[in-house]
Amino acid sequence: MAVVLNVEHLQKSYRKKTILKDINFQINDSSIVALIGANGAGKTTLINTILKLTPKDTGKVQFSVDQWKQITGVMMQDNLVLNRINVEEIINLTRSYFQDPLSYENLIRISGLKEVENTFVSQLSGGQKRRLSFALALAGDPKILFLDEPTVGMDSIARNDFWKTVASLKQNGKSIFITSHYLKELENVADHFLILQNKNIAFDGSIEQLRKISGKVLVEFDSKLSCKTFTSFSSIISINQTNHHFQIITNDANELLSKLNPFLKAISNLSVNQSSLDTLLLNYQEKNND
Ligand SMILES: Nc1ncnc2c1ncn2[C@@H]1O[C@H](COP(=O)(O)OP(=O)(O)OP(=O)(O)O)[C@@H](O)[C@H]1O
Repeated sequence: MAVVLNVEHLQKSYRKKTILKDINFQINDSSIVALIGANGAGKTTLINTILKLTPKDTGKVQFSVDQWKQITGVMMQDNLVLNRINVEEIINLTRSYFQDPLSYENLIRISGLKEVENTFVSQLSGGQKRRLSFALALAGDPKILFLDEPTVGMDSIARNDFWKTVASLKQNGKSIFITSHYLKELENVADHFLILQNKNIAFDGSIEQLRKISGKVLVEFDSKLSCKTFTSFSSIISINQTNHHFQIITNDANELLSKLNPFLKAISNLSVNQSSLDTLLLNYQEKNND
């Protein structure tokens, strides 16, 4: 795997107020990295600083090539406000900036905006503007794509198409750096998570690693075995028995399931309910709050 972006000791403040203290992380090719954190944590500021839309105080931001603008695509939270330019014109104008752009036909297909290609950008609906912003971000066939709250305002069909496109971009070796408060959507697509908290990257890893740190798993089953059979197992947080129904909360589902394995013949209706990314983030934030 090759590193496409390296960020070291990045610091950013707005008028003496420190927003980002000491940010360090890397992005590899063929990966989807999700930046998550509370409102105001500094996610947009981090993207803006990486892309030099706002100056950093100190630190290093290094892309894999010097001509970094040619390999980056950007979809920020704010949509374009342009009055006298239509969809086709803005797509082609953006394409003209790049050495090796995607074709217009490809971009209009990805955005699903063929029917409104002659409409002024200012007359598009909110969701159509988001789709157009996505097409513009892809215009240069970027190696690394920055997406800040991309699906806000999109309907469910557009969202579905959007995530499918993102997943296929990754398959083609692209890297996607994404922020979103729709954690359920991120949970399905991202393979790496960065939690921005207390002005730093407080967590950098996979969802499995996050589960180990702050996850609780509910394992339920029916059994006529005695409760004592299970109470000695390690990694159990609590155990609740109602008649022959057991509810066990653990922080290590694999460990618990391997302990249950010898008893499987005496167990039925086994289910394992992992914490959602929402819950994992909340647990993590509570534990690590300053
Ligand atoms: N141009 C600016 N001048 C001064 N302060 C700013 C500016 N932009 C952002 N801030 C402040 O920086 C902090 C981080 O804001 P930022 O928009 O980066 O957070 P965020 O994590 O993207 O939030 P959200 O999830 O709500 O989009 C906030 O306290 C915000 O008020």
